[in-house]
Amino acid sequence: MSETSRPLLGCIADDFTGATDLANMLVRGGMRTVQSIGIPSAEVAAGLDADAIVIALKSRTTPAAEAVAESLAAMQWLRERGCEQIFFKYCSTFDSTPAGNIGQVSEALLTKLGGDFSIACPAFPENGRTIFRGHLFVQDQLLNESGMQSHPLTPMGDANLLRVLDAQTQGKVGLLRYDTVAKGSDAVRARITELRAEGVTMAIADAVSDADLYTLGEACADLPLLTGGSGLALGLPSNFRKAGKLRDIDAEQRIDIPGGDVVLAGSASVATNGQVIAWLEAGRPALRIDPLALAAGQPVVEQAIAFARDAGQTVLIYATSSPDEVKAVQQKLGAERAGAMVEDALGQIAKGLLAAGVRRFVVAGGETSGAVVQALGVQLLKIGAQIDPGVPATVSDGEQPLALALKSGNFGARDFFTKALKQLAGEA
Ligand SMILES: Nc1ncnc2c1ncn2[C@@H]1O[C@H](COP(=O)(O)OP(=O)(O)O)[C@@H](O)[C@H]1O
Ligand SMILES: O=C(O)[C@@H](O)C(=O)COP(=O)(O)O
Repeated sequence: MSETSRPLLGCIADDFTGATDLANMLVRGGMRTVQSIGIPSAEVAAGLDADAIVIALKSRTTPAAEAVAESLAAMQWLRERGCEQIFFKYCSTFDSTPAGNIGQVSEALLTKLGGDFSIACPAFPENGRTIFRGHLFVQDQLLNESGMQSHPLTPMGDANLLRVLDAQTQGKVGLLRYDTVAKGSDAVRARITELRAEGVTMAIADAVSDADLYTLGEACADLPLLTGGSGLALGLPSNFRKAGKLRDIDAEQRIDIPGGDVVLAGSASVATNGQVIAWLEAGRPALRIDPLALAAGQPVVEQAIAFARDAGQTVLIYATSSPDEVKAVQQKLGAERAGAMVEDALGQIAKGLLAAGVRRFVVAGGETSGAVVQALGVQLLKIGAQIDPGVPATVSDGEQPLALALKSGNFGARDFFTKALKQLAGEA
């Protein structure tokens, strides 16, 4: 337990899978961490006792002004609660559009905190995301050749993060280069002083290894705001530990929830496509949601609920499709409308299955997870053991706990669904 009942680190995540990814990292570092769906209600807040609080927003693709307002409100709540440092978590593939929201939200948080400098570092080497000379790689490919150029909502057409961030910010964007990071935290601190003197307010930080992320975490211990992927959080628990504010305890929740289970996939990302194919190849029951049938008003939700209820075994319900199929649907319905309809349908299916006794949900996709968790009425998640890098098992708080695995579209091995189902049932 920390010496004080006040949380140390306050985090704002721009989507729900991103929030569990960050919470997972902090728990692995020994911080007792909870994830709240939106700003905690007074009732939820009263029972909170954690070293880190992650507020999950669904703001990645909302208009920038809305994302800024929601993020500022979340930060105010975290600051009132006593958090010493604020972490803005976005995607390790820097998911955003030229219209935002990473830059706008970062600048607004920084201004409100009275800060004049922060870093932006989405690197997550354990999942193949590295940054070199300001360019983001996914495994061996530049971001814009990694499959992310075809994302349904936030297609990433440029791997140069300085350029991407510059389009979303008013202040000056700089680079904290790999060779400085390699020299250690004193060199990084010295470079930050120089960057500040040059008028830079946000610097893209190179990181090609976990060691770089530990260096950055240590060097940025005194910055009021950090922004990045979950990898940047690697070094933060040890900052608090060194300051005598954190004691080593087992921060992980045990998860073993009885009841039915289901897999819901609304991600069209490369990894999820592979996981759906693996499920189908194993001959396991699955039903595909057709966005055009939804748009035509067909009873898709009811059919899916009946299919899952009558199958007598765990089913996968998915909208996951190839980039070409997604494009064809988007041309007919519009990207936003198609996305919202699929998300809403999967949320309604989750709600229907909850009523039918399902208590364990494996969900693929960040926006999809947002829709499902909101439809299930979940308010607070406790974090269990990691299933695959970036994805922990979680359990919801409340009278009727649910076990959830909220998977980022591009995370997880091919057998993720099977592995996650086992872990949520307490069998792994
Ligand atoms: N077949 C499809 N056609 C059009 N949009 C789709 C299709 N399948 C999923 N989508 C939408 O694509 C978006 C995927 O986003 P998300 O759930 O965040 O996945 P990821 O984690 O891979 O980014 C969602 O809005 C989802 O509703
Ligand atoms: O940082 C990451 O890659 C993830 O934590 C994340 O944000 C996932 O976003 P989605 O791919 O939209 O699920």
